[in-house]
Amino acid sequence: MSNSVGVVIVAAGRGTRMGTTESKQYLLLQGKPIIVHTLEVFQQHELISEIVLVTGEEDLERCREWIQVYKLDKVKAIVPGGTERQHSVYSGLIKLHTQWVMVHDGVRPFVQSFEIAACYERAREIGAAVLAVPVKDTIKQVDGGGKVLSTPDRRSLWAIQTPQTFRLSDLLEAYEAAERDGILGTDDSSLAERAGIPVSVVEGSYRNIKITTPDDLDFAEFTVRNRGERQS
Ligand SMILES: Nc1ccn([C@@H]2O[C@H](COP(=O)(O)OP(=O)(O)OP(=O)(O)O)[C@@H](O)[C@H]2O)c(=O)n1
Ligand SMILES: C[C@](O)(CO)[C@H](O)COP(=O)(O)O
Repeated sequence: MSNSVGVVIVAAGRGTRMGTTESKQYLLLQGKPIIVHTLEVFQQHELISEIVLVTGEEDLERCREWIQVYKLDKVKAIVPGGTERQHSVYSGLIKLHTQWVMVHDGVRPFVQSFEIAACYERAREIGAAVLAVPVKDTIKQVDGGGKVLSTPDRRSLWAIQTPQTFRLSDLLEAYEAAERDGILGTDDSSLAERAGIPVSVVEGSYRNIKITTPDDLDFAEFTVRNRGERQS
C-alpha cells in the first residue's frame, strides 16, 4: 500500500465526435484496439501495480477477453462507467486499493513511460500533478455571437492531458464534494482544485493526443506504423 500507484483508465464514452458506429476506443490501430494500446503502456510500467478499466456495460465481456489475450494481468477490475466521464472515473476510483491514483483516458495511447514517471514524481512533491503542454495557438474568448471578448496571455495557458495523479483519498473526497455540490468537471484536476488540493502541471508531449475526431486517427495510424518500423 505504501506509495503504491494504481491507474483508472476510462473507456466508457460513446465517441460521438468520431462519428463511427464502433466506439473510438475499440477501433483498431495496426490490428489492435486503441484501448489495448493504452492498457499496455501502464501494464509495462514498473510504477503501476493495479489497473482498473472502466468501460460500457455492453463491452465488459470483450474487454475481459482482451485482458486474457494480451496478458494484461495488472487489470484487477473491469467496471461499467456512467453517463459522464466524471461518473465513470468515480466508478473506477472506488475499486482501487493503492495510495496514489493516476486517471487516464483510454483514448490517449501515446503517453510515454517517462511522462508517467514524471507526473508521479511531481505529485509526490506537490500533492497532485497533471501532464500538459503549453498552447501553441493564440486563444481568444468569444461570445455566443462570435464577437471576440478578450485575448488571454498565452504564456499562462496550458492544454491539459492525462494522466492526472493524486492521493487516492484526496481524489475520492474531491469527487464526493463535487457530487454533493452538483459540479461536473471536464477533468479530474478541476475537482481537486476546488477542494483546495495543490496541483502542478508537468510538461508532456504534443504527441499525447486524445483521439477525438477522424483526423486524430490519421495521426494515430502514422505514429503506430512508424513505431513498428523503428522496432523491426
Ligand atoms: N461517460 C463517459 C464519457 C467519457 N469517458 C471516457 O473519457 C475519455 C475522454 O473522453 P472523450 O474523448 O470526450 O470521449 P467520448 O465521451 O467518448 O467522446 P465524445 O465526447 O466525442 O462523445 C475517453 O476515453 C472516454 O471513453 C468515459 O469513460 N465515460
Ligand atoms: C481529461 C481531459 O483529457 C483533459 O484534456 C479531457 O478534458 C477529457 O475529455 P473531454 O473531451 O473534455 O470530455
